[in-house]
Order: sequence, then C-alpha cells, then structure tokens
Amino acid sequence: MNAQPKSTEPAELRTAAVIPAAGRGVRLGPGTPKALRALNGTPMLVHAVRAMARARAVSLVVVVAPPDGAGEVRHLLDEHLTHQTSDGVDVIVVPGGDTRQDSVRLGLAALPADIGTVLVHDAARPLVPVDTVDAVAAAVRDGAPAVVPALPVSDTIKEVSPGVQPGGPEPVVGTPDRALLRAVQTPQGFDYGTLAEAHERVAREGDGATDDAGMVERMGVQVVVVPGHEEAFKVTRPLDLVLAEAVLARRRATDGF
Ligand SMILES: Nc1ccn([C@@H]2O[C@H](COP(=O)(O)OP(=O)(O)OP(=O)(O)O)[C@@H](O)[C@H]2O)c(=O)n1
Ligand SMILES: C[C@](O)(CO)[C@H](O)COP(=O)(O)O
Repeated sequence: MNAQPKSTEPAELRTAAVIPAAGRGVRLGPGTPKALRALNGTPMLVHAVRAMARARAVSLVVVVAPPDGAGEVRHLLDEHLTHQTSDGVDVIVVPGGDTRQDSVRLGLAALPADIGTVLVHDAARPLVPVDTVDAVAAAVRDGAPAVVPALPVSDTIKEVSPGVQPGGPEPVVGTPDRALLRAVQTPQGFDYGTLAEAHERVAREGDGATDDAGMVERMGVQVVVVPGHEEAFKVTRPLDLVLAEAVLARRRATDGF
C-alpha cells in the first residue's frame, strides 16, 4: 500500500478517476465481461480500482459498469475492497454504454461539480504502477490540459491500404519514422472542462476516436506525452492474461502483494 499521504489539493480542485469497465472483451474470447474476469483470483477491475485509489491525487473513483451489470459490479467491489485496500477513496458505480467513448461520457456525467482533474483509466490495464498514475496527475496539475503516458514502439510499423480481398495481401503505402511513434496507455489525464467539452463535441458531431486524448487533439488542444510503463499494458488477448498473472506473481514474490 502507498504510505504517502493523500494530496492536500483544495476541495474545489479534486481529482477523480473514471474507469471504463463496460466492454465485453470480445478479443479475449467468450465468457464473463473482461473487467470481471479474475487475475490470480481477483477481478481485473478490482486491481484497476486499487491502482487508481493508491494514487496520491485521486479522491474519487467512478467505475463504469456493463450496462446491465451495475448491481453486480457494486456487489463485487463491496466484496473485494476494504477501506484500507481502496485507500479511503469513494468508489461509485454507473452503467456504461455501447462503446468505450459512450462509457467514458457516462462516467464523466456522474462526477460532482468540484472535480478539476480527471484521469481516465481502462479497467483492462489493471497493473499500472502508482508512479505512472501520479506522474500523469502531476503533469495535469502543473498546467497541461491533456496528458498521456506512452512508450516508444519496438516493432517497425507499416501503413497499408485495404487489400483487394479481405484477409488477402495488403499493399504497404508507408513506413513512419519509428523514433517519432509512441504506443499510448492509460490513465490519460485531463483538465475536466477540456475533456467534458471534447466528449460533448464527439457526441454531437459523431466523429469518434480510439482514445480520449484523440478527441481533445481534434479541438486543437495540445496533448503531451509522459513516460508510460511496461506493466500498464492492456489485457486484450488471451496471452495478455498469462503475462498479467506472471507480473502479479512476481510482485507477490518481491513486494509481498
Ligand atoms: N462499451 C464499452 C467498451 C469498452 N469499455 C472499456 O474500455 C476499456 C478498453 O477497451 P478494450 O480493451 O477494447 O475492451 P473491450 O471493448 O472489452 O475489448 P474488445 O474490443 O476485445 O471487446 C476496457 O476497460 C473496457 O471495459 C467500456 O467501458 N465500454
Ligand atoms: C485508450 C487505449 O487504451 C489507449 O491505448 C486504447 O485506445 C483503447 O483501445 P481499444 O480499441 O478499446 O482496445
């Protein structure tokens, strides 16, 4: 558990985390919604909530549950989180939507009026280290309206045009300079007003993005990158579960939790 005291941020400028957890996890395969699947016996979502609650700045966590599963998620969190394991942070649960974007928007709508900074964090990135969360929150609080943690890419990336036949060979149209590419993670941190406006615009105009920062970029707001962490990877496919359980086993062996 983090021994550092919680931030002394004035009440009118509190920081909240919104955790979209309403996805099915189609790429992981059939079964329980992804966020509710267990990693070493504990639901992925519980790991994610603890990771956010441990951050110094965070004083409220909003979990966005599968649309028909808010009651089950509330029950599960009550079962797994004690005052100690949630670092005394309030955790509220709201139902989500059909897309990640809808779910984040519904999470933002549940925030009280005294939130100045929002961290949006995938339930599917359950092992993000607290230092990464703190670094994102600190960058927002230091004045950046939009902050994303990211890592350099290790593969060479090709841009393709659609193949003539689905599943057939795809013509390569370019090879971007790898040194300038970053693989983006969460939590992504925002000034509340900036993110709320971006989501309102997208809902109105219907042009989505695969991450929240992408919506803010479209408004012409400068997004900045801070270092991400290998352990903040997204659990997307079955092999990611194997890696996540190995990371947890290593943490248990080295840190005792
Ligand atoms: N309608 C949705 C879809 C996704 N998410 C959340 O957004 C995060 C990142 O999404 P992803 O990893 O793509 O999850 P899924 O959409 O569940 O995965 P898949 O595309 O394989 O179904 C996850 O925590 C997921 O629960 C959400 O809250 N609401
Ligand atoms: C937000 C995100 O995790 C940043 O990498 C990612 O864009 C989510 O994408 P997905 O389509 O939900 O996997």
